[in-house]
Amino acid sequence: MHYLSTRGQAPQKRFTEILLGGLMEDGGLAMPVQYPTFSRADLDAMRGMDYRQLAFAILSRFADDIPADDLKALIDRTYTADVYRNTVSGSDARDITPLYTLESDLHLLELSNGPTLAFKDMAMQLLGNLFEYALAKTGAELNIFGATSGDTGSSAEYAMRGKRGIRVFMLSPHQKMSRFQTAQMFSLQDPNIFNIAVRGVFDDCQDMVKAVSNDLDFKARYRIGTVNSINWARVSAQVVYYFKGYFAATKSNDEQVSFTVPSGNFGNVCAGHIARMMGLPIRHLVVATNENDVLDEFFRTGVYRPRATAETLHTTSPSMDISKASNFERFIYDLTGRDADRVRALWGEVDRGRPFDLSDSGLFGKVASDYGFQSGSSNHAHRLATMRLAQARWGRAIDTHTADGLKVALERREAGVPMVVLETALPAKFSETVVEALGREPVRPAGMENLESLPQRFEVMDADVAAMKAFIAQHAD
Ligand SMILES: Cc1ncc(COP(=O)(O)O)c(C=O)c1O
Ligand SMILES: N[C@@H](CCOP(=O)(O)O)C(=O)O
Repeated sequence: MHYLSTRGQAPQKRFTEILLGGLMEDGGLAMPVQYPTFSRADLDAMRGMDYRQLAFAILSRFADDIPADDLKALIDRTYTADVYRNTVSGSDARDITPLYTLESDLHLLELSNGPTLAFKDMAMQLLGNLFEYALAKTGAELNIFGATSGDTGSSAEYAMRGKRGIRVFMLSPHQKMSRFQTAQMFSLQDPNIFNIAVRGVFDDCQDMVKAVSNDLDFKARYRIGTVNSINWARVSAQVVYYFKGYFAATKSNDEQVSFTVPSGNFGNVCAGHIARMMGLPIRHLVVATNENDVLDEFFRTGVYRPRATAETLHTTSPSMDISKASNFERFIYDLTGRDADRVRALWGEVDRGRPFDLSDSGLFGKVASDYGFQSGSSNHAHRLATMRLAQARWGRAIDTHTADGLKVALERREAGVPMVVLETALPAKFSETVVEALGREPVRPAGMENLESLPQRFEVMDADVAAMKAFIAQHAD
């Protein structure tokens, strides 16, 4: 499989190159030249596969420059009950992503039982093993430069800590993550981990990651890679659990399923879009936002209007406090019929802080009719009410992001169509709001009881690209 850029001005690459390189040379995102597809007969064969078998069936189509036996070994080592063991619902960890049924045709797909209690671990644990494998082949080193609103950072740091030849420089919005998220990252003392709290919001952090990656000399000199969903390998590994969730929620491949996805950077739901393009019978992909409703606004109106730092709200689902959704570019690339010139022009506007409007273009109608997208948004009051509802009606404590998803799913579900809500984090990460909603502390997996009292190591910096480069240069060699 070869990969091209959404902006059409970078040479094609293979999977291992984009794994280590992240952003394409023209500032665009990597996309497969075409999506591999699964026929009905393929789906019939896949039904009944376990997570590892499904992951291999799917990822071997994308990572075909890795010898099949090696890829299989990496997958088998990653997706084990020992890695994804933090289930607090009593589900069977051997399922890796257990489906938890709330009531008939309403399910949670548990994605947060990995080491850092968020869905990021589903792809990040594999990414850590893939990086190690690819770097061992050449003896090269990699400096990961990433941005987090709370979960990607800790997931990446736990996946990369102690890995030879890898350093992690992780930007996060200063004082805007939950206490647990902050402690989970900043308490790591490993010498290859650098946490930088940026005076700004997540989008400022992500903009700096892109700016540094777009300096091709610097990128090559310091071997900069990324773990954000900018990286195709991240997104493609997330495709797997849509297949797993689909098979778990249905009895036959004649059925359709809808997924509701708590969304911010559009990486998770982009993986759902890819699964649908590969032939998975998905009826609707429902994008659920919090008060930072840029994506909901687009799916309702056709206007994509990224917000500035001052307009981005600090909410109680802080990991979704995102106003510039990186992966949205991948979807618009498909929506425009893979018109890279048009994408380049549209993101030219976005990069200048300006909106674009597809409402009159003839394309907007296709968003729902051809691609199955729907949306909705949630706020703090909805979040609390939904967390209380989930506890009272189904005996299930959920986190604030999953609550945003469930709130929208309840509005969008259709009779006879299973609705699967992606559970993107465990409540333990957001105990302040869980206590507000339920009046009690959430359950914490063993070993995480005293996280917040551990000593913390981090730098505080301004959102200044030159200063970031200097910091990396100082610590990268
Ligand atoms: C807990 C949680 N839920 C939802 C999201 C939104 O996912 P995405 O950015 O892939 O849209 C994130 C961050 O990515 C998250 O950490
Ligand atoms: N919500 C994320 C933000 C980064 O998203 P990513 O999927 O592009 O890594 C976080 O928790 O850090």
